[in-house]
Formats: sequence, C-alpha cells, structure tokens
Amino acid sequence: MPSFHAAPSSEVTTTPQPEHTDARSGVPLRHRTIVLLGIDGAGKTTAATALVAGIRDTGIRAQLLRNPAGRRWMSRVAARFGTALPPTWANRLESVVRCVNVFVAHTRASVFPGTTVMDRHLACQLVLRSVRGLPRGRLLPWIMDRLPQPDAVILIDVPAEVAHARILARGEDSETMSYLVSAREAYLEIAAAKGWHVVDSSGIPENVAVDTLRAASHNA
Ligand SMILES: Cc1cn([C@H]2C[C@H](O)[C@@H](COP(=O)(O)OP(=O)(O)O)O2)c(=O)[nH]c1=O
Repeated sequence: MPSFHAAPSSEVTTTPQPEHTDARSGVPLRHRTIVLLGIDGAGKTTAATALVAGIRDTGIRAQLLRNPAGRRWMSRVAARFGTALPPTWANRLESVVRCVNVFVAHTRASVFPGTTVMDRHLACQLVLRSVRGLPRGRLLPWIMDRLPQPDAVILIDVPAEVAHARILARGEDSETMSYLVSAREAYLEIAAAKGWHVVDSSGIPENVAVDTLRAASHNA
C-alpha cells in the first residue's frame, strides 16, 4: 500500500511550521504541503487551482506544482530514451525519473515561504500500479517512505462514470470504465486507511473549491 506515514518516525524529519490563519474566517491553515489525488477527470486540477487561489486570498503565499512526478524535461528525455530500451529498463528509468522529480518538488516545497499545493503525487503511481496489476517495484515504495510527509492529503472523488464522461467531453482518450472503477476503489480504500480527506467533486466546481479549502484548513 502506498504510504505517506509508513516511515518509522525516526526516519521522518519534520520541521515545525508556523501556523497560518485565514484572515477572514479565522480558520487555522496549518498545512504547508497539500497533496491532491484522484482519478483522471475527478477535478484535481480545478480543485488545486481553486485551492491555491483561496489560500492566496487569505494573504498567504501559495504555489501550485502540477504533476510533480512528471512533466519535466527529464520525463521527456526518459520517454525518448525509453523507446530504445527493453521494457523493464524503460520502466526502471521512468521510475527513477519520477522519484527524482518528486524529490525536486519536495525540495521546492520545503524552501517555499508559504503553502505548496501538489496536483498529483508519487502516491498516484503506487495506487495505479497496483490497479494495473504491475509490481510495485522496490524504488517507489522506498522513496515514498523517505519523502517528507505532506501536511494534508485530499482525495478528489467522483464516480467513475462521471470522470469518464468528463474526460471524453474534453476530447481526450479515457481509460476503460472498469479501470476507472478499480482506481477509484483503490483510492477510497487507501483514503479510509490513511485518514485522508475526501472531497466529493461530482457537483459544481464552486462547491469543490469551498470543500477543498475547508479540508485543507482542518487539522490533519
Ligand atoms: C472539480 C470539478 C470539476 N468539474 C469539471 C471541470 C473539468 O471540465 C472536468 C475535469 O476537471 P479537471 O480538474 O481537469 O480534472 P483532473 O485534473 O482530475 O483530470 O471536470 C466539474 O464539472 N465539477 C467539479 O466539481
């Protein structure tokens, strides 16, 4: 199981962070690094963008890191080289690149004087690998156990058929319904086990924005 909390406490180095308070509501915004997870089409990007805007509205600096495990130049290079490698090696190269990217993202979060919202995380890879029946490998769990723990993890949750319709509506290819159903179940199971916040995003984006900000403001 992917875990933000699996590392023995002796291995986790956390620095006490100053507490922010929402200037309007007085709600304490304790979290410095907030991770949003969920299946494709759930509304992560919409929620993450709204969350960053909501935090900034309170006068706190906030940055958004989208897909911190991918989308860097290294991922593109790895993808290009990967085609010339046997599948196992291409897979390993991709895992290494993802891990390096996430370390860079966490470093950026740790030096940023405010709140960092991560739209997706390495944890997604572990969840989705298990859904695809792929081996977890050793590197990803090892890295996960050593990453600084995010202050809050929020699962943006929607029924698979809603996500499927949204993906098709934006003109993209979608994973199969059965895959989306399994991935959602896996996320919900892990969220329950880890005590992650779950935000229902089957309604309108405005509701999700409010619920995500509220979840981010709660004690972890
Ligand atoms: C959050 C949210 C998004 N949406 C819509 C906006 C987008 O067109 C679509 C997908 O959102 P998006 O944020 O792109 O999803 P993800 O990053 O998880 O793939 O869903 C809603 O209709 N209601 C909501 O509550």
